[in-house]
Amino acid sequence: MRLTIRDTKTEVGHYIGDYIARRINTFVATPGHPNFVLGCPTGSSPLPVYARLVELYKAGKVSFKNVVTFNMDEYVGIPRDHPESYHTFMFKNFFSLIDIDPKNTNLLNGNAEDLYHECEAYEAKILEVGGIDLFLGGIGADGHIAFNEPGSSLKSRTRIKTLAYETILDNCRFFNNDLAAVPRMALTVGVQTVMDAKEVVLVVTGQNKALALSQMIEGGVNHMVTASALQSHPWALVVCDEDATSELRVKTVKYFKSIEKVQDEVEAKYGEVASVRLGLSRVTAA
Ligand SMILES: N[C@@H]1[C@@H](O)[C@H](O)[C@@H](COP(=O)(O)O)O[C@@H]1O
Repeated sequence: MRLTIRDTKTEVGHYIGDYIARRINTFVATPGHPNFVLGCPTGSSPLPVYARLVELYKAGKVSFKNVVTFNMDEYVGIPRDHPESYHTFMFKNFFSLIDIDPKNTNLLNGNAEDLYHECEAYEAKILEVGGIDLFLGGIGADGHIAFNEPGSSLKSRTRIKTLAYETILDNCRFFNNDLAAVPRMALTVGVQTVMDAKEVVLVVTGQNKALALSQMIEGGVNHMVTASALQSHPWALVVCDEDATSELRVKTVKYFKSIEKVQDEVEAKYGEVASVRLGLSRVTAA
């Protein structure tokens, strides 16, 4: 796992937005995998990433015509056009602002008649398009990834999940601080669904994520902090802001900053391809 630290949320958004655009632009299509497949999160943390991608699209630096998306999760039981549904979030903040074909956007339907079938069909569809190339994710204050609350199996797949009380409290801010209005259940991809992606990029910003970040990076792989599963992913990158580092050991921060410095030197000397071969996954800005 790599950790990249930037000063502000905006800089984190720029870094990841450039990174994703670069991946889309260098994607090589094959018959069984014709489109770049992007996993998408919701929440406030990815907003600067989406804003950067929209900016790059408007500047003609990236197109989403050959991109297929799969969202991480969706609430159960609120209408699709509810202002706080993840469907509304994605169209408002991203899909309606870029050139993606709406048919290429996949979101779980939290109002499906058969929720079990909905989850199974979602997994099947991911396989059908050749798997997820890059899963962008956020993290909950309790260390969850998607809606994989503490105690979720690290081998879990897309399924129905009851939300933890901490998450309901956290998400209350989006529902006029009305606790009763926050859905209690969601459909979510599993930890293993995220782990199956070729590459995972996690956006972690704000002091309220500091404890979760230190647990996922400095603690062991643990089902109580489901994002820690990424420690065993072959290609995972966490990008955080300075605020989110406040619970990390100084030594940890210095270590990851030093790796980035060495990588800059390697890239300057041998170019990006050599740096990737050496296992340094970062790519330069789009
Ligand atoms: N299901 C989502 C997660 O995918 C997201 O990572 C988390 C953090 O949201 P925020 O970025 O707003 O803190 O919120 C929800 O729980």
